[in-house]
Amino acid sequence: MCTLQEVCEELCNIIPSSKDKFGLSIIDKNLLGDACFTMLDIAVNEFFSSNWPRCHHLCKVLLDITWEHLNTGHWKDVAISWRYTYTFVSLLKAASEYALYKIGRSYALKEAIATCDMGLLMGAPVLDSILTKVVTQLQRLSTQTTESHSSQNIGPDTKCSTNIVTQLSDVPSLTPEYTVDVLQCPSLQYFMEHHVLAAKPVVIAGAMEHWPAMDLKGPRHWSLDYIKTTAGCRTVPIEVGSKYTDESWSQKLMTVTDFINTYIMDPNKQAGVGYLAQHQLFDQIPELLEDVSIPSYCGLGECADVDINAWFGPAGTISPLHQDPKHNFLCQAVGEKYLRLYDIKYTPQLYPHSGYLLCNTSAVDVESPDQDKHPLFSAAPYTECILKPGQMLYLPPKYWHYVRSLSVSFSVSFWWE
Ligand SMILES: O=C(O)CCC(=O)C(=O)O
Ligand SMILES: [Fe+2]
Repeated sequence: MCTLQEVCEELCNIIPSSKDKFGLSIIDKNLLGDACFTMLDIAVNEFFSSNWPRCHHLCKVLLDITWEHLNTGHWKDVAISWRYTYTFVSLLKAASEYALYKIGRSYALKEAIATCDMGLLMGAPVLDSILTKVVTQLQRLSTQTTESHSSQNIGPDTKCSTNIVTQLSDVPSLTPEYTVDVLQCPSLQYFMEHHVLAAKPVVIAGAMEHWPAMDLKGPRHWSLDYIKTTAGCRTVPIEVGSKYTDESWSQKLMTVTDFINTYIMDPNKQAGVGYLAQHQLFDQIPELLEDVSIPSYCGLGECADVDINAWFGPAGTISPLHQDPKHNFLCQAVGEKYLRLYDIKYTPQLYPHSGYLLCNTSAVDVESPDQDKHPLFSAAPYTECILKPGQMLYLPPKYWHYVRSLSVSFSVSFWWE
């Protein structure tokens, strides 16, 4: 029988070489229970004995059991040991799929990649973020395989044809007195005094020109081809429905390529509006981090912790009026978005939902308010803007914002404290 080293040479530098280096001790055995922990222990033994079909089978059973625990009660109350378990089992399953793929016994690379992504989405990092390393390597191997098999390599000249079409639709007319100021690369000190300390939003232009994602002629420009090549086979969460406060709103997991084909390219919008919203895509695919740059204004140059989220979708995505706890730079890389902003002092006129989960979201339909239900809303003063590619909007903590995309759009938000 082949050993892991022989079959999975490409993963050997990443995956521990023996069971004792596997680090299962971070899992609380009592919490998992004897039966479950023993099954996990056997799966690891089978893996290191190169019995991949058996390991794979046990992993499927274990993932089902763990899934139940991850989906019971509130996410924040799920014990971390269940999330560690989900990660370990996803790692074993993905590596077994890769081994079985290598010896020609079913499974494709894309299945191993999808297994890793599920682990990344639902689990908690173990062994120095091993799943991110494994999936990055699998994706590299997958790209090499596709490139060597494909007669239609994506070269620079085929790229233009799939630059993202950003035709605008339903563009609102702005009232000049209400529009947010636009500044061309202000100094840090000016930004600090007039916007951070004054808690006043501002649009900054000219500060994203060095982003590889924005460089039309560069190899990392965010065309659809580029996004498909870099992220196409990766599984991401998609919000389906016009806005998250609607009854019919749901979330599903799909690959970036399926998302683009179904929700970005289909002009008839038969599938409704799909939105890759508030997703930590740059943690999942660190390669994409090279395409963007943390604004130097974040943390006023001394960047502390920054949460980076991707917002990628067609025209017509709506983020209802809401507030977030941190400072934010919403950076527009592709397409345009309409934003309506309300100062925190007008909160009583914005009708926040009652209840813990939605208390930071207004019940008002901003562009078509119901005068009877929300009579105070229309008198609430606001500012607004259309954010264009290359512009970033600064939002102070808790500043209310409503966002509607006017075209296919890709924004990156940077939340900082
Ligand atoms: O772009 C959007 O749809 C919403 C962005 C947002 O709410 C944020 O960055 O906090
Ligand atoms: Fe927000």
